[in-house]
Amino acid sequence: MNAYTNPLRDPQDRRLPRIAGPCVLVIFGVTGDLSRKKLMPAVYDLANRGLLPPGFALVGFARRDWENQDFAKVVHDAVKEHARTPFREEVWEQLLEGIRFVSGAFDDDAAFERLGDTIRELDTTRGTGGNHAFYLSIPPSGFEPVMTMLRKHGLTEGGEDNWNRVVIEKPFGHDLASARELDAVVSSLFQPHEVFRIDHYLGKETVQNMLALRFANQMFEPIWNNHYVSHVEITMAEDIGIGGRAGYFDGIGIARDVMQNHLLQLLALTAMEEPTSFEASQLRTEKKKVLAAARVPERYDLHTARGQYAAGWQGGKPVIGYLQEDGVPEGSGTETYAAIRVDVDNRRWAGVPFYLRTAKRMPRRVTEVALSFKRAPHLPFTATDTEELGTNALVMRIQPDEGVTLRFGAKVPGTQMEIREVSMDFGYGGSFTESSPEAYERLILDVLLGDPPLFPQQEEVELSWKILDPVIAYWASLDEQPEQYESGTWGPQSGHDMLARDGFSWRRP
Ligand SMILES: NC(=O)C1=CN([C@@H]2O[C@H](COP(=O)(O)OP(=O)(O)OC[C@H]3O[C@@H](n4cnc5c(N)ncnc54)[C@H](OP(=O)(O)O)[C@@H]3O)[C@@H](O)[C@H]2O)C=CC1
Ligand SMILES: O=C1O[C@H](COP(=O)(O)O)[C@@H](O)[C@H](O)[C@H]1O
Repeated sequence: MNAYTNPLRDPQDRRLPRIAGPCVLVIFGVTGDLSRKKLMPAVYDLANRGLLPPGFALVGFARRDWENQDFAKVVHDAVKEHARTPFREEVWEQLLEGIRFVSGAFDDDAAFERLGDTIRELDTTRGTGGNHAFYLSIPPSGFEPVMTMLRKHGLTEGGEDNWNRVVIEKPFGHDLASARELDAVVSSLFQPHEVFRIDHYLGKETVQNMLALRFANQMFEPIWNNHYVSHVEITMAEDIGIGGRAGYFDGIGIARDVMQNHLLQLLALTAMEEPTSFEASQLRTEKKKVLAAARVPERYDLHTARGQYAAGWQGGKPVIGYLQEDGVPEGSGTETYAAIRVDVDNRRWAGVPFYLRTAKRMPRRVTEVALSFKRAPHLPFTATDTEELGTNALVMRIQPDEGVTLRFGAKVPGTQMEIREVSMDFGYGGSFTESSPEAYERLILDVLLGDPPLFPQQEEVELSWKILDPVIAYWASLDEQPEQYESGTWGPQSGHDMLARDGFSWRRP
């Protein structure tokens, strides 16, 4: 059996597997957090699922003074710790043959020459046909220098029969102006179809399922509008703090880190019209229309909130506050909690506020999109009968408990007419035997296949900055620290007040 034959594949599945062709994947920033926890394990999982060809090669680039075998050990350890699929020696052995490491900094010409030699060697020995993907898993400040060096050293010249692609991690820029500047650089070096901007939320199964739920079914779309929906909450809560990532996070803050990309993409998928197909251009057209219609209502003092975690308790253990984290400058004003109200000015959504919140050090890790519905116009019950009737809601549970919940009122068994809120649940574990691939698995495969629908385009990036820039500028203009919130709680009081003013309260997922 070929090591890449896929024992994990469902024999009943008659669809042709999407298998990448021979190529070299170069990861910059290979010693970093993302690479270790997500990218290297995803490469292994793809190999294990039989979706990478035997000619596949992986090159790591970072400043450590490593040999190939040192890097191979790091990949091995990362795979053992974080891969989703079982470890199989024969798959590992085959991957190992194509693993290389190049040591160097972003401004080191000699290192990029060595990188070129390494890639050419792999093109020959692995038969990769001159197909190369360059994954920039590095701090945003490194994007421009690395792309310039790739071009300078002739590493991105595509021909008729081969391809070169660059993968850029989020956030793309730190505001509208810098996103445009970065795009000018990217466009001067690469063709649009060679650029893959990653937003890993779009690679999540449950996020793609939002499209299936909305557009493969008849029953949801008729109520998916301002006649029925009262408000929408999009929550991305993490229980972790910033860990060792102060160098990246401080000065960036959580709004730029995840709201500009992940949360606004979730909003776009929730609010957009049905695309004519799932081709990249159609999907992007619909997302762009929503983002262009979205804005945070003025009076940012009323419709936004920010905070910073203070010391507290997490999982029964004491944890330090943001200002005590390693590498955070004294008195830093970086926010670790952000909440905004977004109004979507179109016929479908006029009058329905979308509330977006995200934070570190919340009580638990949870991402969900919840549509709350208006009360029935008339209730033929007494007030006592419906005391325990809450708001009807449809909750798309993105993670970690993946599924969909429908909340509605039901009669409590007994001789009285008493209505109580109940839930109907769809959970992935109970409904599917297939396991969900990790988001990065799907996205890396799409890069290698040159399949663009799940990658945001520059225009989406710019529209998202347009929504957020005024809010961040407003926060910066306040000469005060973000409100402190105790670690392990649901955020600062101003976040709760923001909803209370509109007559709502945040869900406790
Ligand atoms: N971590 C996460 O959970 C997520 C991260 N991202 C994005 O991924 C990217 C990387 O994040 P993350 O892995 O957390 O960052 P880290 O800070 O953990 O890693 C940064 C990497 O870049 C390398 N690097 C930095 N400067 C240089 C330089 N001058 N020359 C050569 N190499 C350099 C570092 O190498 P060295 O070891 O030599 O310092 C390291 O490998 C960011 O854009 C982030 O926004 C996106 C989603 C999630
Ligand atoms: O983009 C980012 O996302 C991670 C959280 O990703 P998830 O898939 O676990 O929800 C976050 O921790 C990180 O700060 C941010 O850069």
